[in-house]
Amino acid sequence: MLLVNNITFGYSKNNIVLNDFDFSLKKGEHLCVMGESGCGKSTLLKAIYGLLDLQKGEIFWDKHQVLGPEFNLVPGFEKFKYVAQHFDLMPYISVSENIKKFLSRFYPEESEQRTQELLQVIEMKSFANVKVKNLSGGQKQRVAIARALAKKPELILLDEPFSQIDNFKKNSLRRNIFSYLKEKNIACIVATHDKNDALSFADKLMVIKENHILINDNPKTIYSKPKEKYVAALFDDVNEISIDGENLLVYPHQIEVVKASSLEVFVTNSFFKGSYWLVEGNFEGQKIFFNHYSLIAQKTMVSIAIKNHLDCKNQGD
Ligand SMILES: Nc1ncnc2c1ncn2[C@@H]1O[C@H](COP(=O)(O)OP(=O)(O)OP(=O)(O)O)[C@@H](O)[C@H]1O
Repeated sequence: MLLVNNITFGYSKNNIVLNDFDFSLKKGEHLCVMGESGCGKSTLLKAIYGLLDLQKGEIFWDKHQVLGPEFNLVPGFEKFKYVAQHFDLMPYISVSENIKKFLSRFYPEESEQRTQELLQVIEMKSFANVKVKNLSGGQKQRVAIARALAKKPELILLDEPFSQIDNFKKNSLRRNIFSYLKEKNIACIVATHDKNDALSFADKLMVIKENHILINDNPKTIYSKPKEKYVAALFDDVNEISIDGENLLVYPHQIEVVKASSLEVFVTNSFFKGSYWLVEGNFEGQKIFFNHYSLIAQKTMVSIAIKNHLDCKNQGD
């Protein structure tokens, strides 16, 4: 079990990035960390891996304390692996040699089998003999993940793991990698901007705001009961609108066009989203977005109904 006990860290005394972070993670559990750019997601991953000297607090993996560079010649806790945003692979050797570098040379058969297994997970079997310098950014990112998994860490820390991978590949890779981690009971912490990492694959979601943990809970609960607009906006173009003096948070899919209602919207724009249109409009002087199955022409008046809205209460109580 990972125990992060009231840790505080800043790159300087006056610039605290992680303020009193306190949480735990069980073996095999997956945690997603989200929050606006610069909120401290990467810093948290680095602190957990043991790359930073904490100002306050302690980190434990079972009974072993994770210590920073002040206490270690080679920073980085041995039971963990960390894949940074700027992964450093060996460019002049092949993909499989990069993975094998982390496996024992004394058991060549086992090492080959493991390499093949990981190439399958990252869907790069056909690139096994290609030199890393000749790969695209997204392909390098996949090799970095495979390399980190080579020695079966007990916890893997992934910083924006799919940021350079196209949508088509991303979805199948995500399924492969996260189910592989579950199968091997490897705990995982992912720093991400992508709601899909959190909603479909994580057991827990942590949202960081202003150097604090704002929430740490089940992703489905957070999605349906976001504490505030900051949280809901991580998932969708959320509306914050006032109706009859009541302030509501509403996702665009929670609004529908109806034949008649007291809520009227003047349509200003529509954006094609593939399976639906995102319609922008003006509702009593407030900008509003809602989903519709077809295009609605500009300057049309439509009536809307709010199917349901987000419950912002009870979160974290
Ligand atoms: N080596 C460093 N020295 C000084 N300040 C740093 C250093 N690394 C990060 N910071 C600062 O710490 C804060 C948190 O940065 P961090 O990279 O952890 O954010 P992040 O949430 O991962 O951002 P992003 O989503 O853009 O990757 C930022 O204000 C950043 O400028």
